Amino acid sequence: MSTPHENTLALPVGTTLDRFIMRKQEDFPYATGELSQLLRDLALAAKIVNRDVNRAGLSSIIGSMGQENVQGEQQQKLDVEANIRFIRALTNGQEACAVLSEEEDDIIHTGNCQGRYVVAIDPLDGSSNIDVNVSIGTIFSIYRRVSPAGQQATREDFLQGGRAQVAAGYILYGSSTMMVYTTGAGVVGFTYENSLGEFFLSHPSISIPRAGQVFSCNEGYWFDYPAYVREYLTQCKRDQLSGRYVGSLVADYHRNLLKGGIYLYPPTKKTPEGKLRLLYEGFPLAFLIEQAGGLAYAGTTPVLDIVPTDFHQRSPLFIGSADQVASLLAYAAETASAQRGLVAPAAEN
Ligand SMILES: O=P(O)(O)OC[C@H]1O[C@](O)(COP(=O)(O)O)[C@@H](O)[C@@H]1O
Ligand SMILES: [Mg+2]
Ligand SMILES: [Mg+2]
Repeated sequence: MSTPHENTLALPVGTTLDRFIMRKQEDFPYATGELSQLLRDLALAAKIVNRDVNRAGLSSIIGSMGQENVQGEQQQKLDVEANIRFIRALTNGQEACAVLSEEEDDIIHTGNCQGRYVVAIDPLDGSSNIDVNVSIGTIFSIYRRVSPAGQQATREDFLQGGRAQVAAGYILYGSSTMMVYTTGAGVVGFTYENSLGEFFLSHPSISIPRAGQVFSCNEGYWFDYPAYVREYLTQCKRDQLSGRYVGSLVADYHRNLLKGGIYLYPPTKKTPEGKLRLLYEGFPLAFLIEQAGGLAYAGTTPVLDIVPTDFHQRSPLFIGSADQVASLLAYAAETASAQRGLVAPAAEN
């Protein structure tokens, strides 16, 4: 008998996202269909945002709002627009009882108190790239609520930790638009066909190569990086790996996922906890990478093992091909043991 994962893998390239989701649900006889519908709601909002992104250069949607979001970052008009589109789609659906967005301080209650899921979302990732027509994205993460149905969602619904995610994914508005997601049984990718208005299965089973030829980080912060990160990157350069950094997390991540590579956002003086946010950047991408056979670490802790205490909590992120992340961790361990070696004799005196 085939496993559910095998059944869905058997669906041919070109299957529509809707049909794929429906078939996947049939593999689980007791599934209620709510998670499937939630994924469809997200895909619908993605189509609308894709349209907005595509015509951004011709419309008044481009440019800054002239205000900061809750993180103290300059909000772009498209950040606000995408935020509205996704929250509206999740509110119109019946499945999500609450949404946590990068653009909002607190939880948004959708009014669907019977909804069994909560969604954390970065509606527009890489928004500094909008004005210059460079790839941007959306990142989402889904949890089954722990608060009782019929009531409003609570903080605890969102602060369950990375391992509690039931689904996660992203949309890349790139040279073509793609939706990539996992429900914990591998990673699948769909490519959008503009004229038909449909996502079609294009990547039935994504796995990341064990090692790649790329490192991705903002080298402008080189002098702020921990010594072990600089040592690791120096070795990457000695080995003549390619440096690739778009500056949109989704785009950098997607390239490395398909081709192999490591993405690093270490702590810096400017952002001592790291810059990226756990709930709607680190966790979903870490869930996907583990499902694709790679690794994701926040310093020396697996990202998914973290249980956050704040909605917008930040964390360092080292993510990508398993061998490359393991090699970085070896540099970290070496530094730690060298430091212990220095400290121990002094303590004994
Ligand atoms: O400019 P930096 O410090 O390299 O930061 C780039 C990173 O920050 C982010 O832009 C943060 O995402 P938002 O655009 O959603 O705020 C990532 O997409 C990107 O990888
Ligand atoms: Mg982001
Ligand atoms: Mg964003």
